[in-house]
Amino acid sequence: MEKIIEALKEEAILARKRSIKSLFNSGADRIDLFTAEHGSFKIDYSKQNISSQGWSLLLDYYYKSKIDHKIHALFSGKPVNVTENRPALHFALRAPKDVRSLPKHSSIVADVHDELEAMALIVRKIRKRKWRGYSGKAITNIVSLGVGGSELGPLLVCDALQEIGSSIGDSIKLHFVSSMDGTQISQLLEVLDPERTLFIISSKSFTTVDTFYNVNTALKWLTSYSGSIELAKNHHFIGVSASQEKMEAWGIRKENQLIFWNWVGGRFSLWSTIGLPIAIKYGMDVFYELLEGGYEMDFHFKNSTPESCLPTVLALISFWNSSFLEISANAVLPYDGRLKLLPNYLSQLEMESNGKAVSVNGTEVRFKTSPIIWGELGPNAQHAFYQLLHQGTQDVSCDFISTVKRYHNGARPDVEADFLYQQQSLSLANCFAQSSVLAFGDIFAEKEEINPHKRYRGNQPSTTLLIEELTPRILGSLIALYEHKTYVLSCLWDINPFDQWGVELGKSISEEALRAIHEPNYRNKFDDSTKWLLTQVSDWSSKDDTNK
Ligand SMILES: O=P(O)(O)OC[C@H]1O[C@H](O)[C@H](O)[C@@H](O)[C@@H]1O
Repeated sequence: MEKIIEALKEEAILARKRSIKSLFNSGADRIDLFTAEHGSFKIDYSKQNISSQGWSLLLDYYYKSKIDHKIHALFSGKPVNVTENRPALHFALRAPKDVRSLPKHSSIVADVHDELEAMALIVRKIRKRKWRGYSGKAITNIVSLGVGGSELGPLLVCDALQEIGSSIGDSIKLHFVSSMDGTQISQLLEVLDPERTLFIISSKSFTTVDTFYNVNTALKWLTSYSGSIELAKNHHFIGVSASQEKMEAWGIRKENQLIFWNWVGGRFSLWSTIGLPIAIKYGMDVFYELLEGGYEMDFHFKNSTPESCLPTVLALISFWNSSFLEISANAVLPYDGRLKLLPNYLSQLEMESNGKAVSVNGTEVRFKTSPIIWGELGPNAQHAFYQLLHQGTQDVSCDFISTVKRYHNGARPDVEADFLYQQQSLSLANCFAQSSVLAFGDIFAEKEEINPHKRYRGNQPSTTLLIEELTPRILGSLIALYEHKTYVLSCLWDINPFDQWGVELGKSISEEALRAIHEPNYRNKFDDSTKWLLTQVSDWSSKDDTNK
């Protein structure tokens, strides 16, 4: 193993000295070597700064690390979440009813489908306008209250599938509220009708303060109109959680409770009942298509050699860029507006999973782990931060993601479709042009540019992921593709991707700080900077009081 790592380090030294352009002149058929495809996905990673020798070394490292054993451990329900001593069975959420692949957890798939049927009952009741508020009126607005993994997945899917047309149309509007500061909920409550508003409390733990501050504000608002907390809770709240006891204790009616399980990580939970907003907006059939797409990608992941396995290919590239070329930023750049929330979703999926410095056995990690995953809708980002990508000093690896088939499915009147298709072609052309200029820099310039301000650095590595078209099924496969990429990366870095201990301390300190905002004596326990900040808050608020 050490030999491979040393050889990879050598390869990285060579890589830093060469241009990506030079790799295309090495005589090897780079396109043949560095493209891969499966189903509706095609990946071009030929503009990555990796030679064929480097790629074989990465594959050697993959085999020597016995990653296939770790993939087997995941799918056979072993406690791969070592620090919480749990399996990670999110893939079971998308397994067809008749699958019996988890001998140790034989009832799980049946439990999953029982809960999907319970969800279908609620979905049907809402979509058929049979869910009534405390005054008997039909619900017209649904507000999903949740944060992190309890929001980002459903939000991405609900936004991405808008073009398939939701059969509830505008009769029922869906909203998402997550931020603890109250901005989203206060703006919504100004326009919503309490008699016709239904809240979904989405929270695996059913304890997250961000969510419950929003819940309390919603409950107060509803109670002030219904005149009864009980009426408000019974008619206007659904609970989705891995904690049935906490839903019970809060007062969610049994038939309004949907559960999932501790073996589902929050950021892997959109396939569970956390996906309720998706099913309400698009119906259970679309939700099942999403699950099928995820299941299809599980099959590909489990049954492909690493060279032809799309999640593994993306993982090996990211491992190379982050751990050997030490490129600490990975920009996700969708060239399809329907995927504009994908960078946000992936930033939680990858950074909360692999933003770790301690390996599974508690020792310090050997390599730089997860890069900073960030991004924006590509065409818009061209007018925002591409300046830095093209002429800045920072190395950034980029993921260009675009769909190909669009607008010509007869869903739109021809004239419109033609214009829109031209826009799609323009977006594709920009996607390809940008990744080329990032890789090859000035070679596209008419003539040798001597003005240094107009030089293009090039040598920015990128991968382009082409998606045939965006259907619920293909979107399911896309998300599962990145979930498995994240898992393979965690195996390459020998870290546990399923815990997130790093998010806890800030939460507990914030409770102290909250008390200190209201109790000056309590501030002494804080550092001088925090003490000063706390004092500024009370100074400004007390000034307001004296001015009243
Ligand atoms: O679903 P919940 O228990 O409310 O948790 C919501 C989110 O908060 C946590 O702090 C973690 O950062 C996320 O992994 C999680 O998805």
